[in-house]
Parts: sequence; C-alpha cells; structure tokens
Amino acid sequence: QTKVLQHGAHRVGKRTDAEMATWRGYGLGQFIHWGVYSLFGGELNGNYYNGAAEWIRSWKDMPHGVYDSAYKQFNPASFNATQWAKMAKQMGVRYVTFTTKHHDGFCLWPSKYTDYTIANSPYKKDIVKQVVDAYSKEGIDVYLYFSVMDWHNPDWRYDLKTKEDSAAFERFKLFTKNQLTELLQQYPQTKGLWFDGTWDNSWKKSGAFTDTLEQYLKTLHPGLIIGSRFRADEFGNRHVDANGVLMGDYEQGWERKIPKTYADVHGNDWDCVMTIPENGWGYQKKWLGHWKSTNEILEMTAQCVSLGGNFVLNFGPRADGTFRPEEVTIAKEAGDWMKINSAAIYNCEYTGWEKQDWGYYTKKTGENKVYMIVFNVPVSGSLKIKPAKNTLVDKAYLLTAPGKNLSLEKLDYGASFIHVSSTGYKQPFVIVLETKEGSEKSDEQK
Ligand SMILES: C[C@@H]1N[C@@H](c2cn(-c3ccccc3)nn2)[C@H](O)[C@@H]1O
Repeated sequence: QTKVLQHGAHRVGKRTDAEMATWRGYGLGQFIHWGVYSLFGGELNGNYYNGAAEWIRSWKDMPHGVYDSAYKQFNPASFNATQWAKMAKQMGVRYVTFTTKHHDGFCLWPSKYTDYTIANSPYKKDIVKQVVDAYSKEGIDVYLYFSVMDWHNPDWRYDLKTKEDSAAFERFKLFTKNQLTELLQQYPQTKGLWFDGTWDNSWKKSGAFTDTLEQYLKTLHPGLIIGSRFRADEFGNRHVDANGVLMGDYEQGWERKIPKTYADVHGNDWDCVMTIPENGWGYQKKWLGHWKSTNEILEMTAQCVSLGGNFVLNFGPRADGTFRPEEVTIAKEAGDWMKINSAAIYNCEYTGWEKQDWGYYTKKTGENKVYMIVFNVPVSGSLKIKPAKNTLVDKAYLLTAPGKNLSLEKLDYGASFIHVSSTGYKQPFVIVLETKEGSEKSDEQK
C-alpha cells in the first residue's frame, strides 16, 4: 500500500538529464579527506587510536582542548593543489570529492558563519577554492563533501528531546543552510554535494527541512547532484522513503562495500567510496592491517562499473599537503593501467550477461561493444562467454591488438570459448567483443 508522502522521493527512477549522464559515465573517482585530524595521523603521545583517524577527536585519550586548538598548527607549507590535480589526472579519475568540513567542524574555506576556519589558521588561505580551481582546470569535476554533524558548533544536537534542543537545532539548521549557500555561491564550478553525518535522530526528525533545503540548493544551483545520504522523509526514513523509493540522485550507502549482484542496486545510480587501508579516511601515520594493492583496486573499479556504478578511491594527505608513498604509487600504477584500458571503464554500464569467473563485463553506453576485463585466467586458458539473449558476438580482440581477431569456439546453449595463454599475466587485460543483434541457431535448428 503506497503511502502519500509530503517529504519522500519526488522522482522514481534515475535522473535523465545531461549532468547525471556525465556522472553515470565517470567510472573512477577520487575522495580526499584532509583537515585538522591530518595533524594527528591517528596518534597522540605515541599512542595509536584504533578507530578511523578522522574520528580521533572522539577518542577517549584525546582531550577536546588539545584537538580544538590544533588548527593553530595547521600550515600546509607543501600544499600544491595543482600537483594534487595532476596526480589525479594521471590516475585517470574523472571526479573528485573533497572534504570542506568533516565532523569536527573545521572549515577548509573562510566561512562567514564560524571562526573555526582555515582563515584563522597560520595558513589563512582558502583551500577549497584552490582545490576546486586546480581540479576543474585539469578537467576533473569537483564535488564537495560536507558533514552535517558538527562537533564544534554548540547548537549541534544528536537528538531533539527538549524545547532547548529544538531551539538550538533551529539555529543549527540555519547555520547549515548558510554554509551550504556560501559554498555553492563561492565555488560555482561544484557539480554536487556529498553529505555525511546525517544518521542521528536530530536529522531524522528534520525530514521536512531536508526536503525544503535540498530543493533550495537545487534552485540555487540547477543540475546539482546530491546523493541519498542527505534526505529524511517525514517518518525519519533515510536513503529510501517509506515507499522504498530512493531519496537522492544516486544511492550513497556503498561506503567501503561493493554490491554483490545487480539486484542489490535496485535500478539506482550508485557509487562506492573506498579506503586503501581497511578503514580510516584521514591521514594515518601507521596503516593497521591490510591495504589494497593496485590490482585489488582495479578489480574493485571493474566490479563497480560492471554493476552500473562508479568506484571512488580515498586519499588521506598528510597535514603538510604531501601524499604518502603508497598512495602516490597506487595513483601512478592505476593511471598506467587506465591509460591503456580506460575504454572499458569510462562511459560503460551493466551488460546483463551471465557473470563468469574470469572477471567482469562492461558495456559501452550506446554502442555495440562489450568489454571483458579479465582478472582470473583459468589453467585451461579457456574463457567462457555467454552473451545475452538475441546478442551475437561478431568479433573478439584484445583491446591492445584490435587488428588480431581472437578465435571463438562455439559451445552449446549460445556460449563460446575464447582461448588465451594460461600464464604470464601481471595485471588485468581487456578483450573487446563487437556484438550485433541476432540469436544462435539452436541445436535442433542446425
Ligand atoms: C566517508 C566516510 N564517512 C564517515 C563516517 C562513517 N561513519 C559511520 C557512522 C556510523 C556507522 C558506520 C559508519 N562515521 N563517519 C567517515 O569519517 C568518512 O568521512
């Protein structure tokens, strides 16, 4: 029984405008978490915080006074937004999401609505502007991360239990609207806003406000892209409303996890945001546990694109503005692979073909080209393909050797084998399948 909602989703299904089509085709993005937490790197007095480094203010061993005065040391002498943007360009990312204000409330732009900003640090200059300008100049679209939850603002509330709570939160909601207005007015190149810190009851009880504010922001900046982590409906539902319809331009819940099947994405646009270590977004002096290799990251990228999404990899620069060597290496190696194989990633979508063990299919939007991104060549060297119904493979060739067709050995039930060497692979490779309409003659028809 569909509920009549005042503040639920206002659209069913994907956005169909040009800005969203561009977003849908990105394939690979970069996240950057940078702020006061980067000064600590997850450590204080030789002790390491075992949570996510950008949450260190919430650590029991971190005196709030120590954290809240640390911005007086924030002076990134080596920060060079152009170098950041060029590293991202070389990596092949098409969009970047950058932290303007994380949960700690420190603003990397000179906000008029609080003193807790970069303008009052030794560095003084507007970091958000430098990042927006430098990345835009490299042709990388910029999205601004904004945490609604703001531990520094005395009017923030986790819940609204008293009249005083509600009065304070009214002031906080206006503060939030004012900061978002200045971000969109001062950095108009911004393509979208990436909201975080919206899981508490105070925000869940503000469904009408979130609806009005989202509509206001989109009026201020037509085409603006906002994910499903922003809105609440009038019953406090987030991401999807009481009728199960996505509230937002794309599903923003895939944080450090990737959908297993296409069914998991429910026909929505989506992206996955991922850390290189197992957890932790801000700079961490010591990466605890496993961190992902370039080939693992390429596989996650292929997996996301094969299921119709984008993959966004996080970088956590040091407080001085430099990147740790592991991150520089990953950007370089991933970029070298993208230079050769990005055709299988950019402007590609879900094929609907039956997934095979060797890797992932992607399909070039609007073209009769399917890509096989091969990660696991079986010892037989035989790669099985099973095209979707009414689809025939005209020819197959390595993306790196378009003139040399690979032989397709027809099998039963519309499947084929492509035989390749079974050894000698150091990284994933791409096979192009040029397709056409049609269907295999069934055995009986032969
Ligand atoms: C994009 C990432 N989102 C922030 C986050 C996620 N969470 C969180 C909160 C509740 C449950 C699970 C995760 N808390 N903060 C992280 O700090 C980082 O900014």
